[in-house]
Amino acid sequence: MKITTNKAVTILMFIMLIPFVFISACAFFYIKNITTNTFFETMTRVTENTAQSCIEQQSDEIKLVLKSLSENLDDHNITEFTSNERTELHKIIPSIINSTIFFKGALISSVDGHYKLYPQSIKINNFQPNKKQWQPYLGMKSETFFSNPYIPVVGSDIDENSNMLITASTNVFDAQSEIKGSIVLKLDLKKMSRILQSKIIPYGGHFKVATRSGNVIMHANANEILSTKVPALWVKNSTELYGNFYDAETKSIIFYRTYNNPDWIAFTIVSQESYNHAIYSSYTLLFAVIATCIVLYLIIFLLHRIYFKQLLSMLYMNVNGVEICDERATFENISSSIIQKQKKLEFAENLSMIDELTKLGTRRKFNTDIQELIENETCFYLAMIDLDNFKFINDNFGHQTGDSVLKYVSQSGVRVISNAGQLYRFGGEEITVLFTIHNFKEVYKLLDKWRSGIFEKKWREENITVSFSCGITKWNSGETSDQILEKADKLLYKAKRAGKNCIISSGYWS
Ligand SMILES: Nc1nc2c(ncn2[C@@H]2O[C@H](COP(=O)(O)OP(=O)(O)OP(=O)(O)O)[C@@H](O)[C@H]2O)c(=O)[nH]1
Repeated sequence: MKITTNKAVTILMFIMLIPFVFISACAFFYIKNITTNTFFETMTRVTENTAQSCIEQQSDEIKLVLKSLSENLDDHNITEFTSNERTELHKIIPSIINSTIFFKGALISSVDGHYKLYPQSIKINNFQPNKKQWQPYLGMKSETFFSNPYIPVVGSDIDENSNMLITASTNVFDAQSEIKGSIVLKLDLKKMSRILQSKIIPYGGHFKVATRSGNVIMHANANEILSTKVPALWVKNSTELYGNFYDAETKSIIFYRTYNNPDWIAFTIVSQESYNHAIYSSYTLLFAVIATCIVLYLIIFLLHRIYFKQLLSMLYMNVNGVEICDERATFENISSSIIQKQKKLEFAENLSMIDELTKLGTRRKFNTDIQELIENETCFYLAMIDLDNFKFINDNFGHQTGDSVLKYVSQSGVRVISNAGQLYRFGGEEITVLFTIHNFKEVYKLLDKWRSGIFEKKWREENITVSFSCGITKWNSGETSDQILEKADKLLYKAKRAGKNCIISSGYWS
């Protein structure tokens, strides 16, 4: 596949985009989770707190009033009060009704059916308070009974705005725990609901209290009290102490808190729309951050593209020495250029290391190898060979024959010496051999085999005699390459002086 700079940068940028997308997705789900949890935790807490101040605290105070009243009354007091005699109760009852926000009327009755209302109302014939469903149960002692909303008998209700009312009542017992009468207090639900007017419900929610029959009995809006009902499903779903559920009909999330005595349920209602708004508004910041990141990312992308192209162009220029044109700006082109350059380099290196005519190592190669042996302190022998009377051969048989002789002598040396040493064309008709074997006799034997082979060879040209002279020396630790070369050269000179076609060494036979 042909990879252009554009493609490469785009692929790179897409790879860089993966962690960004991953982090964004994680942040999205994390925020969603946190916001949802916060919403449900907050609304559960708000419902609990509001219900506590609205139902729990107020009903506790109502129970306390009824308890203290019932404990301080006996059948004598009730009889006196219901028969219109002036007693302490005539002061206590109005004082309770007028000084608390909970009550708007009272009914004190005896077991024999006598009763008295406060405020005073028209007496109804055959009205028997002890037969009413809102009366306390017989036998209940020190217990407060909260009635269901009911429509009172005409004339016994002092509330002009509502037809329904709720009472809190308790029985009065004598010292022998015998029931003697009852105290029934009419609750002023509108005043009891005033506490809700100062409550701010988060997420645009609203709060109401309903009885098990569904009648709304407390609400910030007084018009809703005892005139509206909550859906029956809400009451049915409120099975635990507290919880929440979704009401598909009203498209609302309902949080509830239930109570036993009074058997009332507090509801906080948040519309689906408000919930969605709360959840999605928290994404606004996230989307803003993501949008900013994308813009920054695109800028970086463009800058990278330019920078990457320049980098590639510079690379191409360095490799090829020419400016890159757009269609050649591919990794493939640069890669093939580098491969070609590498091949050329290898070829040039070979040229500088291998002699073209003799295929022996060059003098450069010799210098490198001998230096390496010296640096590594590797013991070695150096043989310096010079063809005898080579000028004569050149002059009498021609330069080409001279070349062939030189070539043959070199190749013959490679064959004979084989792995025992490395041969180099030192210059002109001079050859050097570096022996890495440490047995001098072996070194000498090989060189002499080579020398005699050359000398005994029958050449195509008549009367041609080829031989070489050789000087062998051993490297001693600490010697430089020049020093050992000088030693070898002297021995070679000796061999020439000794009549040529011979090998002279420094005497390593022992
Ligand atoms: N054909 C050919 N001749 C070369 C080459 N390199 C050097 N020569 C010749 O080798 C000859 C060396 O001659 P001299 O240095 O006088 O030595 P010689 O004739 O071998 O005499 P001695 O060394 O004393 O035996 C010169 O004529 C060079 O031109 C080469 O590559 N090819």
